[in-house]
Amino acid sequence: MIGCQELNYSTGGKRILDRVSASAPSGAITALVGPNGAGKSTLLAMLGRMLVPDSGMIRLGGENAAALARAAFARRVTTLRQATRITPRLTVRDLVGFGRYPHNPGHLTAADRKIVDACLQDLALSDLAERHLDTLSGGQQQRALIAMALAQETEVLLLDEPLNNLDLTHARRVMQILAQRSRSGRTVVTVLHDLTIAARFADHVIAVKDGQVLNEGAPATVFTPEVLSQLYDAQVEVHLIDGKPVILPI
Ligand SMILES: Nc1ncnc2c1ncn2[C@@H]1O[C@H](COP(=O)(O)OP(=O)(O)OP(=O)(O)O)[C@@H](O)[C@H]1O
Repeated sequence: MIGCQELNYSTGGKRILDRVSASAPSGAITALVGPNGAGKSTLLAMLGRMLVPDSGMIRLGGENAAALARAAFARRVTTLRQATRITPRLTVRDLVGFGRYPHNPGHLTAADRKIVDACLQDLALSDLAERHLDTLSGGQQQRALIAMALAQETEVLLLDEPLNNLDLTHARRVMQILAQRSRSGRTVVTVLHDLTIAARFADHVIAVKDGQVLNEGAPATVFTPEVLSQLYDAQVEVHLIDGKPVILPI
């Protein structure tokens, strides 16, 4: 579980997060949704200790995350930020291998190599493993970054728009892998703009607007026309297919 209490954060003279309290349970995928500029990336970065709040607390399990040593925190929480810069001359295998760094700095054990191979395979990257990152397409690069994040095998995964640049098949594959990870007890928190994908795969939703949590709960309670209209200031229709909400702008 990862969560926060009364987070406040301002920068550039603007309040970005305003008394944000929310919780992402273990064994579940939590979707962070909301309009552009709402504060989702800021909140995710704060949960991953990439940004320090002005006030408030991050909780990891029962612990105050700020009290954990940085290396210990890195072995428990992975953050994949949006538009992560990659070093072009690395191979895909090297990049994914860096995911093992928090566990075995400087060298990969045989067990690490096995994990790297499994993550390459999961993301359909085995055939591209020896290619340099600058020779890959945008979607292939994104898959390599996701494989690196998965290779960290932490109890918490924080992902900012992981489906960026991914086609339907790979987007579905990534969500299936995240679902597998959550079923094994891990906590997955992911920013998603595709609400139908969020409704299909998320167990829990945190809806953020103007730096505040507008609504939080199961997809069926957050993905209603009333909540979504208020969240996006737009009219939406919600249809249930196989019991899952499908969201249509109107
Ligand atoms: N360094 C900064 N200086 C000033 N304003 C910032 C800074 N970083 C973020 N912001 C502002 O904070 C607000 C929240 O940004 P954030 O990236 O968290 O939004 P988001 O919900 O992730 O948006 P998107 O869906 O567009 O990625 C935005 O208005 C953004 O312009």
